[in-house]
Amino acid sequence: MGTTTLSEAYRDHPLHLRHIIPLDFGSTPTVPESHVWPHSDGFSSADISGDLPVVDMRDPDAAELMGRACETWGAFQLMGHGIPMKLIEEVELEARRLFGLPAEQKLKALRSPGGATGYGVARITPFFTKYMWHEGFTIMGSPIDHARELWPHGYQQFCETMESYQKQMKLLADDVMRIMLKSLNISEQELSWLANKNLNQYHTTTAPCTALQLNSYPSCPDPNRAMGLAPHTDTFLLTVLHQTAHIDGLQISKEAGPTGSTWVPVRPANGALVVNVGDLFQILSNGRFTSVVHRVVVNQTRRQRFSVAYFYGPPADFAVSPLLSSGQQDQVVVPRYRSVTVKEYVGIKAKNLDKALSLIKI
Ligand SMILES: C=C1C[C@]23C[C@@]1(O)CC[C@H]2[C@@]12CCC[C@@](C)(C(=O)O1)[C@H]2[C@@H]3C(=O)O
Ligand SMILES: O=C(O)CCC(=O)C(=O)O
Ligand SMILES: [Fe+2]
Repeated sequence: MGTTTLSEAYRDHPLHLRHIIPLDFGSTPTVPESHVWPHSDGFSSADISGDLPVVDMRDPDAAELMGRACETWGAFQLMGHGIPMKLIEEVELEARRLFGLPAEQKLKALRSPGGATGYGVARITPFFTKYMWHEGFTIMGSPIDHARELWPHGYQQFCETMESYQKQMKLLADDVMRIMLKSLNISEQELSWLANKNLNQYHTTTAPCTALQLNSYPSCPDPNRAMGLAPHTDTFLLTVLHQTAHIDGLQISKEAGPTGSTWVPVRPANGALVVNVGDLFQILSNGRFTSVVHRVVVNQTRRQRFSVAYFYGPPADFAVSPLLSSGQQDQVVVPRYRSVTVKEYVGIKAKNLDKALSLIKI
């Protein structure tokens, strides 16, 4: 699964334990100062330019619709994806079981300072002065080692469900990737790891880098003062996200003309998965697709919210650079980004967060 080399990139940027251990949300009756966010906009959002586009994968115009959505929004809601609802529900149930464990049990599966997987706060935490109302669990490949620490006897169901979901997500992300390339008029042959299906199944060096992130936003005593997940862009090519039905929280940043940008809510739509463009796709598309800035606000209903994010990128040693569309082969097209390997970019992002993309701009 290309996990070894990606883990190396994180090992070079170890975190301090205070940037890994989540608050014991279950025994916290008020929001402590450490978790109170200043918010000039009151975390408000506006439906400025309508809702996020919905694209059905089976639509003959899917490529064009996805392309337009990725250019203008950097995201879309995906229907007709073929992932069984039952599997999605099982994943959410397992996430609920995990985050519902007592704090001391969850800490047995704590991510290590130089590690990539396990229980802990979001990786972006050190870049902010306040902590988020969030706890996460990161999986790359088999989660068996950490699952055993959580449930010495009952870990099997969790592992089977997460592995099965990752398999299905990988196939889906491969397909979405192909459609998105088609919308840019780029041949999939440009990406050897995507074009050569048989190669990438078993070889870690040619397999895409993938990760599954379970997110929990516990019920909050004062939702107006806390932040679920601070504004960020995702690092890899694309992210496929499932969010708990009926619980709002996810917002994306959208340019609103001369007045600047505004936050647009992405409400959970029945049966849909959210796909968003990450930094590496912005590079690959030479800036045509936007790596969308998004955040999660704590919902007002005081119900715990969960989300499941599948991150999909090229193999860790693959050099990502802007690709030309077939119509541009004879033209002089100026690349706006230099070539960067996935591993190298993960390192740049670990040190610079939102400055990372501008640092590789030509
Ligand atoms: C593969 C990954 C993407 C991610 C870092 C990670 O190693 C696993 C966690 C992911 C996540 C989830 C919450 C938001 C985010 C920015 C973070 O802090 O951890 C993303 C990371 C990312 O896209 O860079
Ligand atoms: O919880 C959500 O809706 C978004 C999660 C997210 O942005 C992430 O995991 O990168
Ligand atoms: Fe994200």
